Parts: sequence; structure tokens; C-alpha cells
Amino acid sequence: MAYINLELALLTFIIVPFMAWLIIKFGGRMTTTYRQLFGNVGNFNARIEDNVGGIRVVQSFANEEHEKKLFAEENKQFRATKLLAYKTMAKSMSVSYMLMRLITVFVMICGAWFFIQGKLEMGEFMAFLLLSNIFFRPIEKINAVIESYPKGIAGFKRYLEIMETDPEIADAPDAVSLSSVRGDIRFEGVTFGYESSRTILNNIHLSIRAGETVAFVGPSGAGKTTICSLLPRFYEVEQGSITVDGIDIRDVQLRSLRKHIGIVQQDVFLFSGTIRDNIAYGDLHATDHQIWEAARRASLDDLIRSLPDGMETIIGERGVKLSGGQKQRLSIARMFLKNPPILILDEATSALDTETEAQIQKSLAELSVGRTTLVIAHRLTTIQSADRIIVVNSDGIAEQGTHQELIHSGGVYSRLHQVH
Ligand SMILES: Nc1ncnc2c1ncn2[C@@H]1O[C@H](COP(=O)(O)OP(=O)(O)OP(=O)(O)O)[C@@H](O)[C@H]1O
Repeated sequence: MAYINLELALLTFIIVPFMAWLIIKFGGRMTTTYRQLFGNVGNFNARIEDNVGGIRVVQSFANEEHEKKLFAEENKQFRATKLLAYKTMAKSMSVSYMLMRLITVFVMICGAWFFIQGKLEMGEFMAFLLLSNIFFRPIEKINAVIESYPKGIAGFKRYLEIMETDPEIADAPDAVSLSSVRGDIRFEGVTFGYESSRTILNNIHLSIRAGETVAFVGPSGAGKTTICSLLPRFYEVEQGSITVDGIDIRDVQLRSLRKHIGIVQQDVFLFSGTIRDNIAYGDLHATDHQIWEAARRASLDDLIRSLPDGMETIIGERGVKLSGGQKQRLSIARMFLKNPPILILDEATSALDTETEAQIQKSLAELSVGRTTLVIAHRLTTIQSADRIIVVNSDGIAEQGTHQELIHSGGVYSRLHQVH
């Protein structure tokens, strides 16, 4: 183009920086809008998940209309941001399209003027016009790519932010692996709070012998669950230390620490899949014989045999729904398979009827044989046989001893016992 007519070529190229400026300006605006849009998509999805997951609660409170209103609100915001994103995109696209067409008009007008002035032959004019079209076509394509870039980069940045979030609790660089554990546990001057402004446990001292069964009782919110959550390092102590077999748990690799601790919770989480998959979760390399043995010890084998597909029965959303007691047994079977030296039983049976509870208690008692067991209990009846009962209240550990000792001492426990 410059070879045909330098002046006209320079005039044509003046427009290029202006175009670049416009593209960058709209690109920045689109990135911001798309980031906002992806944030809204997150909220929108969370609302849908809540509504579907908690559908029974919504229905039982007959709060469908209320949920619909919340959904409509979220939807409105999502729609508004989506519209804003499309508007910005429409502006950016139409401006760049217009500019491209304007360049052609500009070349035609200038070329015609140069032709009238005799600075340009008709053939040269036509050649220049064709060449300018060829030259700007790739620019048009690059422009289209740049327009779609903000959409991709906004999503990618959000993804990176999540991926780059460091876990709060990680292995120390020189952390060791625990190969075998006896199960001696010590809490030494442990202080902890979920928020820095509120201390839940203050200077707790506690020593549990290997193989001992210790039950934690006390009013709701006293910190029983918190004490037990500190042991697998779900949270980090603020002051003091927790040791397992004399080794500070902060000096141990998380994976190896948690491999030696089993937790049976009240609300058992089952993965969608077969009964076999769910039991084998306790030990992914278990043999068929070991899985059946675990099921037998958890008194689950009869139920499995009575099902047409046996071990391969699909459970969860897409399959057979298990009862509360059956779920508990399955989680106990998982634990037999995992075979950890330390066990935490988190109010494992308080949601069951008396008969089922008695059966599950029997399986749990068998499970805890030879293991250090920490029981978080509400029902005082289920923990009377514990080696030691620890009463936790807002001041920390109020008293401890066997059932008989605590009844005779006439303290908090004996009063709780009378109330029950
Ligand atoms: N994840 C959390 N974030 C913030 N605070 C929490 C968290 N979990 C528990 N708490 C608070 O810590 C305190 C102790 O809770 P914890 O669950 O340990 O009590 P608990 O004795 O086990 O009670 P319950 O018998 O009702 O289960 C409570 O005041 C509770 O509100």
C-alpha cells in the first residue's frame, strides 16, 4: 500500500492505534463484567443446590414461596449482570465493525481526492482499495479473538484464585510419617478458638492411655466436638500441644496421622455407588473376604445377603435408600476395614430408636476393643461403661473419673445423672 501511495497509506494507518485503544478499553470493561457474572453464577448455583438438597426441609416448612422469592432475586441479579455483559459486548462489536467499514469509506474518499488531484491513477486507486481490505481482514480476526478473551480470562482467573488458595493446615517441611501407633494421647495446655475473639478451649490438660475408652459429656456448645476435632488436626491449636505416642501432631504428616484415626459420625455420608464401594472406602485395597468380614462384624451381612444384588446394590440417590441404623452399620463396617488404633465416636447413635441403638452400641463396643476411643455423648446411659468420663463445661474440664467415682463425688456429673 505504501508503495502505491505513501501519503494515503500513512493516513490509513493512523486509524490503527485508535482502534487498538478502543479494543483495550472495551476488553478491560468486559473482563470486569464477566468476573461479576461468574461470581453471580456461583451464588445462583449455590441457591439451586440448597433448594434441591434441602427440598424436604423446604417442603416440611411449606416455605416454597419464600424460596421462590429468594431464587427470583438471585435470578434477577444474574440476568442483570448477563445483560450488562451482552451490552458491553454489543458495544465493543459494533464499534469495531463500524470502524472497519469507516476505514473503507475513508480510503474511498481520500483515494478519490488523491485521484482528482492527479496523485493517484485509477488502477492504483483500485489496487489500494483491495489491498486495504486484505490488510484489515486479519486485524478484524484478531479483534474477534480479543473480544472473546475477557470471557475466558475472567473464568480462568477465578479458577486460578481457587487453585492457588493454600490449605490452612499443611505438613511441616520436616514432618515425619507415623508407621505404627499405640494410641497414647496427651493434650498439654491446649487453647483454641474458631475465631480469635472467642476462646472455646482454654488451657486444657488431658492424658488418655492407649486402649482407653474416654467419654466426653457436658452441655451443648461446651466444646466436646472441638476437643475431638483437634486430634486429627482439622483445626490447629492456638497454644499448647497435642501428642500421639509422645509425638507432637504438628510434626507428623497429616495423611499418616489421619490414617490412624477413625471417625464415626451421626450423619453418615454415603457416596453414590455400591455397598461394596462404600465399605471399601475404609481401605481401598481390601480383598472381597476382608469386605465381607467387616460387614459381618458390623452386623450388616444379613441385610446385604437379603438384597437381590447383594454387595453390588447401588445405594444413595440413584439406588436403595438405607435406614439410619443401616447407614450407621455401614460406617462401622468401613471403620472395621480401616482398623485405626484411635477412634472418635461422635454421638453415633443418638438419632436411632432404642432397639437399633442397643445393637449399634454392641457393634461399636466391639469396634472399640483394643483401640483408644473418644466418645462424644449426650446420653449418659450409653457411656456408663467407659473407662473414664470427662465432664466438659464452659470453664473447660470440670471433672473426670469413672461413672461410679463421679456419682459418689456429687459434682456436675451426678447432677446431670439425676436430671436424666
Ligand atoms: N466450625 C465452627 N466455626 C465457629 N464456631 C464453631 C464451629 N464449630 C463449633 N463452634 C462453636 O464452638 C463452640 C463449641 O462447639 P462444639 O461443637 O465443640 O460443642 P459440643 O460440646 O460438641 O456441643 P454439642 O453437644 O451441641 O455438639 C460452640 O459455641 C459453637 O458455636
